[in-house]
Amino acid sequence: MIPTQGKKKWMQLPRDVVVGPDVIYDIKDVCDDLKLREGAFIVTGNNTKKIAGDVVFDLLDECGYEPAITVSKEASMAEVKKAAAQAQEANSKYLIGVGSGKSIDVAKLAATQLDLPFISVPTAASHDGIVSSRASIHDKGKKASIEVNAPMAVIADTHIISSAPYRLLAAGCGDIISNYTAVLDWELAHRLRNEPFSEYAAALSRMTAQILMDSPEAIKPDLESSVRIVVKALVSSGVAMSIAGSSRPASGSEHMFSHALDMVVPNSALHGEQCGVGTIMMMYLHGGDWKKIKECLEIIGAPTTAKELGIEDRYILEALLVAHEIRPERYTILGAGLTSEAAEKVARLTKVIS
Ligand SMILES: NC(=O)C1=CN([C@@H]2O[C@H](COP(=O)(O)OP(=O)(O)OC[C@H]3O[C@@H](n4cnc5c(N)ncnc54)[C@H](OP(=O)(O)O)[C@@H]3O)[C@@H](O)[C@H]2O)C=CC1
Ligand SMILES: O=C(CO)COP(=O)(O)O
Ligand SMILES: [Zn+2]
Repeated sequence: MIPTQGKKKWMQLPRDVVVGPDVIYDIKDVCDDLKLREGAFIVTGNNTKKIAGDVVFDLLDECGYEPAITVSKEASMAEVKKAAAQAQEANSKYLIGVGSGKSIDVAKLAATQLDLPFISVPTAASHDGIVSSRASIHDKGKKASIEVNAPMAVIADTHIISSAPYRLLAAGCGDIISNYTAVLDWELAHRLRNEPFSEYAAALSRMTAQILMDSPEAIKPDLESSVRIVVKALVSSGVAMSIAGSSRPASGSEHMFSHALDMVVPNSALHGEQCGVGTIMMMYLHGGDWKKIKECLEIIGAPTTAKELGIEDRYILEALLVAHEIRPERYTILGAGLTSEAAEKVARLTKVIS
């Protein structure tokens, strides 16, 4: 993974966080509140254009805010360049990311490059990038976690999000639960490497995961209350990253494992799903209660095995062996790397592979 960019001197948080059913229709009010009117540039995805991108376009068009729209197919630097060039061409004044992780990340980085405000309109609660001041972008065969400006506003329509495939919501839970091992890794780096540590960011991140772990049965398909719980947790997790000025409170060894999988597997699973499975194994390495993590993910209906991820066992082992190289500057329980015997042991003992 390409090293993250330098830390901001101040903490950036969204000004407006709007969560609830049909809040997509509040887009004009939110834009007005932020003094953003003409010149919206919408970045959306192939599926999410029909679900929400066109709705945002029409709402802003109706009030004369002259929106423009583009469809982004992947979270790559090429797509960021394309979106930024189109926004410039359209003389846009602000960007809106409408959709899943990739559309939001493309819009977030393009807005930062153009020094324009950005609004996040997630259509799924699948990861904490919906609110974070980070963008995960592929460039030259590698993934970079880049520091960007935080969204000025987040509009999470729980009606739209509850209609998304349940798999996406369960993946969001995996991304939240992964905060446990991320914080353990951070504490380890603080103790062994004297790495700067924020008690406040760590406590917020841990508490966010704890809320979910305490009542995993509250997360069910087709339940708007479940979506609310997950969206709020994702917002807290994003805020923890903003406080820390890095993704440290929400991304440790389990995320390195997920990023490694993205590199070694031709068709990897969802980010949050992989992070959830990574958390089971990294918790085992930390000597913690990995069974509780597994049980909680099972109750939620998130994958806990390679088979459920749709990934062959050999790729799990391959990813475990290279995960420590993903971000060498970030010290974690993986240390200088696992031996192949240790990798096989952790994957088998936790029943991730059979
Ligand atoms: N910036 C950050 O801090 C973070 C960034 N990330 C990044 O986010 C990405 C993962 O995002 P994730 O959302 O999990 O996966 P994807 O962006 O790959 O989206 C998954 C799929 O879900 C579809 N989708 C989204 N919403 C709906 C809906 N309401 N109904 C039907 N389909 C829908 C998308 O359609 P469509 O084709 O329209 O997009 C897409 O095909 C990764 O690139 C990851 O690195 C992850 C964590 C944090
Ligand atoms: O996914 C994230 C937090 O959940 C962002 O972390 P990365 O810095 O590893 O991309
Ligand atoms: Zn994540």
